[in-house]
Amino acid sequence: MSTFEHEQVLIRTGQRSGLPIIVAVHSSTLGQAVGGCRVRQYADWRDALADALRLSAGMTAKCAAAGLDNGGGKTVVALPGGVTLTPSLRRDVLHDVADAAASLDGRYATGPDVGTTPDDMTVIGERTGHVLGRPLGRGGSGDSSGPTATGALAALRAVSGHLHGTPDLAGRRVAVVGVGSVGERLARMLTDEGADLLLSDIDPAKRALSAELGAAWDDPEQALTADVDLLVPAALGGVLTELIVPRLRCAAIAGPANNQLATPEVADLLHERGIIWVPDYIAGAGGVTYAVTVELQRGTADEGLGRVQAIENTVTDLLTRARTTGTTPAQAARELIERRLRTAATDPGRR
Ligand SMILES: NC(=O)c1ccc[n+]([C@@H]2O[C@H](COP(=O)([O-])OP(=O)(O)OC[C@H]3O[C@@H](n4cnc5c(N)ncnc54)[C@H](O)[C@@H]3O)[C@@H](O)[C@H]2O)c1
Repeated sequence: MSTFEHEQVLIRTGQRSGLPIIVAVHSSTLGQAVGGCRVRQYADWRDALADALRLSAGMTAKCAAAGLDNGGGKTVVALPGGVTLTPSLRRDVLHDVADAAASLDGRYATGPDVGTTPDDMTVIGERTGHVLGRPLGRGGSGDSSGPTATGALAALRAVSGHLHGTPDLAGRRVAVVGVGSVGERLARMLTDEGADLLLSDIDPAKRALSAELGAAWDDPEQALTADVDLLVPAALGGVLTELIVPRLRCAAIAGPANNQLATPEVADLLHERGIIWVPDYIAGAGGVTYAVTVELQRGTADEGLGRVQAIENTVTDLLTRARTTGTTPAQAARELIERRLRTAATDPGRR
């Protein structure tokens, strides 16, 4: 039997919406658990529960590795097939989520995720203060994709420093796969840095961006296996599979897409091929780092940005540790996370 490692899981039928509302608090060892609210269709509510368990554990890792004094949580609302969210049902769902978060007495704060927006967080904020990611001017820090892109750029600079002795990205060949909210911002930043860019997306309309930035364009399959210095997954998860690893021609991979590895073993396969993989929960931590610093810790925008840029130091330390101990960056990250959690559990004053 596998071990139940979550602190608390709340499952209830929403009083207004009648829909399954699931809030998983994986860990509050480092502080208040944070993690977004996902609203999407599931074939079975138990699949939504599995998602909440997995994603909340991922948030614990993300916060711990980013040096935040926060734990991991997640809300998932399981929409049955055929149910569409009318504006009034959406409002009911959001108020049900707010009440579920409020019932945890500050142990957990929610935020935007797949299927929810910063405006939805304003609606949740009508019933609880335990919410992050409201729009600017409405008590929140606004769209997280800018800070997420800044954090991913910091990770790429660290990789460049590790490989070439300088974080300067001018002239480095970089493939960005997925140019949505985060990928587009990152592509613009990389252009400003003077990188030699290849862009890709399943949406052909995004090709206009490559023309605007003077970047090359290819379909996602080709871009993933392009001969580049840095590969940046910025679309969906699961792109790094056992089948694709032998075909990769990049020196390193670092990007914001969540859950890039199809299986954990892919990290070892990449290591065997000499390809550096920066764990996604570190390269993609800019958004949560900024929101927590500005909204929960009441820091200034500059302080938030400074902490996001510090992802460069985190990745540099991680790659150095991995190199000196002969392990993978993923293993080095796991050890860093376990050390932080152990220290906080035994000596809460030394988080
Ligand atoms: N938005 C944030 O602040 C944030 C924070 C942390 C992590 N992330 C992660 O970063 C990734 C991108 O987030 P986003 O907010 O930019 O999403 P988005 O939906 O705005 O953009 C995703 C882009 O990827 C494209 N795409 C989808 N499937 C593709 C495929 N197979 N190949 C190539 N392109 C494909 C889409 O057409 C779209 O342009 C996601 O994995 C997300 O979970 C986002």
